[in-house]
Amino acid sequence: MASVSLQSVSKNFGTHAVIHAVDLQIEDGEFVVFVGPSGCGKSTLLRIVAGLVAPSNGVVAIGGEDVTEVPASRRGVAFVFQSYALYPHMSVARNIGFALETLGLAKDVVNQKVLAVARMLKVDHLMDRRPRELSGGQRQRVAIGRALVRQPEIFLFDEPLSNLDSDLRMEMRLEIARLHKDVKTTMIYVTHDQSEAMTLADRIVVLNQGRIEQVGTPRELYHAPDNRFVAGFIGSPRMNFMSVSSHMAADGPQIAGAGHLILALDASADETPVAEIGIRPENLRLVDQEEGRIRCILERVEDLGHEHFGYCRISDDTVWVIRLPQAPLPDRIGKPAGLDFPASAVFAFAADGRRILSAGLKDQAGEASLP
Ligand SMILES: Nc1ncnc2c1ncn2[C@@H]1O[C@H](COP(=O)(O)OP(=O)(O)OP(=O)(O)O)[C@@H](O)[C@H]1O
Repeated sequence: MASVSLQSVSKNFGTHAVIHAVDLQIEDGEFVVFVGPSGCGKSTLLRIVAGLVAPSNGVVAIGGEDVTEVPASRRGVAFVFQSYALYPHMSVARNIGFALETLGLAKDVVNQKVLAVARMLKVDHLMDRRPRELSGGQRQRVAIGRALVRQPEIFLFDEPLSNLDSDLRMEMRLEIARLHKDVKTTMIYVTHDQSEAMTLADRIVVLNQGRIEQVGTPRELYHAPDNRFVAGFIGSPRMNFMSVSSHMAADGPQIAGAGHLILALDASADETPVAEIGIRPENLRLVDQEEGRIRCILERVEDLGHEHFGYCRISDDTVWVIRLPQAPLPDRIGKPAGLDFPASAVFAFAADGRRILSAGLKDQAGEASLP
């Protein structure tokens, strides 16, 4: 096992800067997930840790040792890719054991190690099959087995489940979580799927355009995002946003937005103007129009069996999603409705996207706009 440290790591491809001075410390045995939208640099950063891509600047250290110039084969890392890249003409057993064979280990030692890994990953009944005779999930297990058998110090996964259907993804996600619990090896895992990140990670690194937006536990990122980007990226369905304007009313400062929204602010709050607010779908309540803080039209309801999502049109360009405890009566669809929420559920953002921690939202906005 080993820690990983990136110090001021940058990468340019020609004139295209892809990673900008990233600093990151990953502890021994941690499961860290890199998430972010397509093209944000997740794979490049992972490949820099692996030694498959050389950084343009900065230092990569593994186990406290500077490995920036050390080739991939001598870094003690094992890589599992999205495409399994198994050897098509070799059996499962040989695919798993091949790296050990090339190291010149005795045949019975190789067999023993391969069997132990195959048992762990539940592919020991498939040892004589060729990759083409396996399902997607079985192939992915063999690919993980091939990495695991080398007893790496660090496991690197690049979107390992993205070729699998959703049931299998869920199953393999559990297997990978179990594997980490069993072997306790440091793992770095790349995905663009925030729910995969939330369920697997000890800590998540949210990347955007080659920069780290925030590093934290899944709970921290969900409940205390540093900025609008992280607030919008973590959580499914995503947070609802609305642009607002600030003004001074007779009884103190207020912010106002679409759907007749008015929220009172504490006069002693942070002076940074609130440019946008965000509320998660589960913190909204569908009420009669006159009882709501926001007026809307309930346009559509999605029935997923165990839960329902309502789509509430607040203005021409603002539709908010609400999680409903039960399906609303069909005659409410297409009709005016209201949305209510506690002020404590509102995230406030400045014009530059930074979250304003003490925006001073008050629960009562004034008698005129609230019951
Ligand atoms: N070898 C390369 N040469 C030039 N540009 C590259 C190279 N590899 C990656 N890039 C560019 O670097 C940026 C980051 O790519 P990277 O693959 O790291 O993103 P990602 O976040 O993993 O994306 P995805 O989720 O789509 O895989 C992209 O704009 C990509 O086009």
